[in-house]
Amino acid sequence: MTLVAGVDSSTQSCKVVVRDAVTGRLVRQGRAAHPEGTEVHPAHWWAAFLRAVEEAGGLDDVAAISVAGQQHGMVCLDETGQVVRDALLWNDTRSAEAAAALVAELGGPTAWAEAVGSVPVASFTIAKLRWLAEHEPGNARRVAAVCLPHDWLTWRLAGALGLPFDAWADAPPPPLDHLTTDRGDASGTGYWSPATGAYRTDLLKAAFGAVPLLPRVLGPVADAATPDAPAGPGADALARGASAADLLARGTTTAGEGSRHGGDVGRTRIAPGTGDNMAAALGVGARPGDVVVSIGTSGTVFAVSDAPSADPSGQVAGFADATGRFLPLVCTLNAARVMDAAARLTGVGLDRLGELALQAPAGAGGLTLVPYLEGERTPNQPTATGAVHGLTLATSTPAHLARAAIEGMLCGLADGLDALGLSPERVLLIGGGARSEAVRRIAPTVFGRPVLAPPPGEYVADGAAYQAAWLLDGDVAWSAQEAALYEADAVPDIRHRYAAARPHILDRPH
Ligand SMILES: Nc1ncnc2c1ncn2[C@@H]1O[C@H](COP(=O)(O)OP(=O)(O)O)[C@@H](O)[C@H]1O
Ligand SMILES: O=C(CO)[C@@H](O)[C@H](O)COP(=O)(O)O
Repeated sequence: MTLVAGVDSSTQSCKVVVRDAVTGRLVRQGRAAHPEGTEVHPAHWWAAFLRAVEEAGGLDDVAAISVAGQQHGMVCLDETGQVVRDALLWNDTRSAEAAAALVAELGGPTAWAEAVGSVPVASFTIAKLRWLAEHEPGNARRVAAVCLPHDWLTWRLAGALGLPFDAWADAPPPPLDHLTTDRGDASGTGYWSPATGAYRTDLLKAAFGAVPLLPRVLGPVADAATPDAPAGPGADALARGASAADLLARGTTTAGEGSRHGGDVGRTRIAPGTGDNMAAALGVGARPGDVVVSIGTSGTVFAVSDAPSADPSGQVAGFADATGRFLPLVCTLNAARVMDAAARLTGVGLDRLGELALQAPAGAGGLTLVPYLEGERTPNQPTATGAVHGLTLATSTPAHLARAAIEGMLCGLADGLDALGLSPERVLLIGGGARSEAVRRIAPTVFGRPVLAPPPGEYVADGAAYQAAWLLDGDVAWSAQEAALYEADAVPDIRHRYAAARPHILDRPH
């Protein structure tokens, strides 16, 4: 049996799955927590990755691996490959003013949407680099290379793979020019254009005052450890004229024992990896006509598209995907952790929170929670706080609060669905928050349409594992998991009251 591994280095934890390259069957898995906070030293990701790999039984028998990671995080390296400062994560909002300044300097949001498909907000790497240049000029001067979380982990992995596992923790960093990335993650920087497939170093220079070394952007089936070498069957199929997206859509399985291409037996190959949302699209088998709603630390709503997008309103980020297509995406800062907060407020665990929510009536008797607990990205209100409206004696119960928290969080995502402007054939619900039965049952009342919930799983890590299998064989296809259908009557009043409550929030105290 040929095995592949997929990694999800996301905000709260690192997850590793090991799957059968041919059938996709889950063989082993592991997980390790990341530290709290919106700035994290990348060494913590490496340590969590090593713990998760150990829990997953190691990589000795794995033929290929791929790393997906939280998007946008700014990882700055000096000329020796050492990290210059803690990485600023996608949900760190200190760069909000820098983002607004960049938008104004280029002539407004339309110019950005046309240049790179997205209008930068605090999350985007380019805004973080501007913040660094302005607030930490000493650190900025030391920056020799800039990359993203998945780029950094892939690079460290490529440097460690030849060593015994117990030497990985201290494996020296490879040369900077070995850094690689992919279209999907590059599209979240604000200095790479999904439409042209090229870096916009002019925008980076204008934002940061310099152009550090940037990772090489690999195609969907390259080997990140040897990007110049022929990439094997996946790439061969591409060379025969199939687009990467065609290969995935075709879905024929011809991989098998011995299908690893000649000369590579014994060496673990490294697929390009991608951003976590791009990997989730692969892992859940999203196809045109689908909208995926992911309830993780972030809330994301995205679709696979054949054409690049450019939304000057800034709500929809015009990302690239991991196959050669595009991934228009709306992201909120407040998703699963709204339920974590509601569980703390009501003094119960997450399972009990869900039970409470289902005891309250749809609409929570008019109790409406605006969930901007970390500020918000869509809408762009980085200094906002959350609010609860509609308190009466009758709605002052844990059950009403539990329901209002879930409904408020889902209203933010419903606004994202509207912003995408699609009439989806299927809405797929994934992410840690979708493990909640209450979320799955309440979602159709808020979205006004049925939702499909694939079995709880690690779809980001699965998508990365799929990429790894694809590197070994261009025609790999894993059968999609049966999804459960959740239907309920729409309750439009939930969104009406939410829309009325949304503007009535306070800013964070200084
Ligand atoms: N049964 C559940 N009900 C509600 N929330 C859950 C449940 N299980 C996990 N979560 C939440 O999911 C979140 C983690 O989701 P995940 O998709 O792994 O996040 P990320 O990938 O951003 O690290 C946590 O905030 C956790 O509390
Ligand atoms: O910033 C975005 C998308 O643009 C986030 O979706 C991050 O990619 C973090 O993802 P999770 O850790 O919540 O999965």
